[in-house]
Amino acid sequence: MTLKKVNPDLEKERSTCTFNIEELTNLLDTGAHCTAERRAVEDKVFSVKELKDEIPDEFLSHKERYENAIRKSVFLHKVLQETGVKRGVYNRSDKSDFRTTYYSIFKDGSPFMLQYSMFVPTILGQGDSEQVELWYKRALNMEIIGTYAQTELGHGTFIRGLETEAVYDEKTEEFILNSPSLSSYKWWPGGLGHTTNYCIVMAQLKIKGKPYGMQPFIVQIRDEETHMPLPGVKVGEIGAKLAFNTVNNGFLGFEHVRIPRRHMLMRFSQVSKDGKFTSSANPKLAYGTMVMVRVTIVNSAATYLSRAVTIAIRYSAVRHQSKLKQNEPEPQILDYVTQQHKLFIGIATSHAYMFCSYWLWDVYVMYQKEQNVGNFDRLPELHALACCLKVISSSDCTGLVEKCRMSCGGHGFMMSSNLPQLYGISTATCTYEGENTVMLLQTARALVKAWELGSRGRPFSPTMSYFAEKNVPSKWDSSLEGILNAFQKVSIGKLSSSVSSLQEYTKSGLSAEDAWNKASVQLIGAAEAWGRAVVLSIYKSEIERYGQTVSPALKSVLFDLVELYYVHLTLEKMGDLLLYTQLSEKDVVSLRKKYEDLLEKIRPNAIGLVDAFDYRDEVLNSTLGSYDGFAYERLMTEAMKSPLNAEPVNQSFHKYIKPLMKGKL
Ligand SMILES: CCCCCCCCCCCCCCCCCCCCCC(=O)SCCNC(=O)CCNC(=O)[C@H](O)C(C)(C)COP(=O)(O)OP(=O)(O)OC[C@H]1O[C@@H](n2cnc3c(N)ncnc32)[C@H](O)[C@@H]1OP(=O)(O)O
Ligand SMILES: Cc1cc2nc3c(=O)[nH]c(=O)nc-3n(C[C@H](O)[C@H](O)[C@H](O)COP(=O)(O)OP(=O)(O)OC[C@H]3O[C@@H](n4cnc5c(N)ncnc54)[C@H](O)[C@@H]3O)c2cc1C
Repeated sequence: MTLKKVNPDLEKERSTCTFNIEELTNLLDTGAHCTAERRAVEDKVFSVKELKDEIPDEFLSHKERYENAIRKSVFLHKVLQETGVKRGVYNRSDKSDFRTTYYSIFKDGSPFMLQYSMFVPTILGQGDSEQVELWYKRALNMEIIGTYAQTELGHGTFIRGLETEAVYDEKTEEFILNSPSLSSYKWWPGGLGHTTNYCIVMAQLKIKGKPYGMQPFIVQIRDEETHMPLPGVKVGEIGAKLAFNTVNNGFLGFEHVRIPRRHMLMRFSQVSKDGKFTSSANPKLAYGTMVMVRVTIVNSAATYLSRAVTIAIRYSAVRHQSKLKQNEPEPQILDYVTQQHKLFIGIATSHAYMFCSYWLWDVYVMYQKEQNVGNFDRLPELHALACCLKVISSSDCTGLVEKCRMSCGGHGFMMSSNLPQLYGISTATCTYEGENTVMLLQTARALVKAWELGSRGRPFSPTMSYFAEKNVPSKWDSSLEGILNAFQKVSIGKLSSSVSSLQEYTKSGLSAEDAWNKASVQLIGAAEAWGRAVVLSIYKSEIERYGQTVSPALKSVLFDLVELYYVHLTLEKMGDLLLYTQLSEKDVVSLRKKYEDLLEKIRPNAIGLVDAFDYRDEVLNSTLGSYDGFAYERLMTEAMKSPLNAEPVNQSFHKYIKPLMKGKL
């Protein structure tokens, strides 16, 4: 099929763009040099023919898909090594790293995923210098392939309830790892099934019968030559899932497996040869890798959404359906304001979380430096921020990815649109690395504590400083500052009301735990409200900061999106605002008008805005979202790849249908 250069609809859309697309791309990449680096990596990766799929993954069997994913992981590793891309370590400029290319090579994830995202970071974060020296290089060179094995069949959320034991035997200076029950089997770790030969095992340390809490151990599970499971190791894959089907998530059990003493990662806590335990300065430091991954999820969530919204908006510009005006041709579906309402918030939300993710990473790095010199004062705030932003970014972005999928009508249901797969990998972020409700309750715990300490005169940490403000009623103000202030009032109102309920429940005789459980719906509301106030504040302040350096045309578009985000959230959360602020019906009417005006204002820039995410066709992997806009041609080309289309009549006709038709079954 020969394709014309670009669909005229998209050509027209691109001509209406009011800003410099490359300038926005550079901003989103955190610098022109990052854009250049990212493109260089993409050029290299997409020129490797071994990384291309001849048959779409969805037409392969489970086993074939795994084998294909392993083959590609190995080639990708080689290419990335040649390009010098850093893996396992994140920093702000690594935003432009290979994660976008990664998800185009593996629509459903790689079995090596946990090697880079958790195994290596745990060695770096939890190992002492000697252990880092020993394991880091081996892992980076893929001499050993590992994962992070924490979750068990019986417990994922409640880490203190994990059952896998590591009992110290001082005679041999070894730990004995044991899985005492079926529920103690590790369950879920990525790559564990048939890929990894080592793993970080989170297990309950016991010395002379005394428990010392959960600690990280590096454990060899397969022979480095034969890849056979080592004696006493029971390992396999957990089976098919909603997504992540090529990640090879596995199960793992131990029958009294011995490992050397120095295989406990000992940066924070140590066990001496004679079995003396030295505790870390803060026992929660053993949870450090999870905090890091939660921080990075904010960026991942924004990235999934930006890909989905690029596909949906491009498709909406080339799809024509129904009639707006009787005597005119069918309009682009993007001209329907309801379609703009579904999609433009996706662009703004993606910006909001992307800019917040850069800010959060800087906060993480800063607090990490403080912890390195023994200052843990800001750990509670970091933990609360990581939990809460992980939750609201993953839930908002996943909801909007699904909205993008549905906004494409029937074609959004096609695997070749890549929207179902994007939904699958996005919704996983709501569960892994701390289930979202549980993470909100952790946030609430920190907020309630801060509130109570604050009421006794202790200063609030920076992101909670507005708790100190008096909650006096003031006239509604629809400016950005006014809306931010209103959301802070909602946050204060919800938190103070939750604390009052907790106090009332305990006064009425409930234990602290029962009072907490009874008020927990309110508490997660208070946690979410704090997260909203943080995101609104950071998104606005980051754009104000960047606004000073970008061109006036780009600044104006960036602020259109900030306004859209603010007004959209105000209308969404109207109930809360009516309860805790002076918002009136008149204000709502004018905000609705403002929202409609903003959709109209953004409309000519819609394609420019998604083009600025700069996703190549190979990255989007979508029949609906390609740069040239030839969605129907691509849908047909992909349909022809179905193995069923290789022959005009399938054998099942002769075997079953024909006998049925002839009454000879
Ligand atoms: C080469 C080609 C290939 C290239 C490949 C390239 C690949 C790379 C590219 C791919 C791109 C994708 C990248 C991402 C991928 C990610 C994939 C990840 C997959 C998913 C991994 C996982 O899924 S892995 C398991 C995570 N599993 C959890 O997430 C359990 C949650 N469960 C808890 O986390 C605890 O169970 C829970 C609830 C806190 C209670 O813990 P608990 O009972 O011990 O504690 P309590 O509640 O009693 O709290 C007691 C006090 O501790 C405080 N506190 C608690 N935690 C704290 C903390 N962390 N830091 C500080 N303080 C903390 C708290 O605030 C209290 O403070 P206070 O006393 O002052 O109030
Ligand atoms: C795709 C994917 C990849 C994963 N990869 C890994 C990996 O590589 N390594 C690893 O170790 N793990 C991994 N996991 C496991 C993951 O971390 C856990 O599934 C997650 O932490 C949730 O724990 P759970 O499954 O025990 O859920 P549960 O805690 O059983 O949650 C079930 C329900 O109970 C509720 N609930 C539980 N506790 C509370 C509470 N205290 N208060 C109120 N409600 C509560 C939850 O809100 C939820 O509604 C992965 C999971 C997925 C889906």
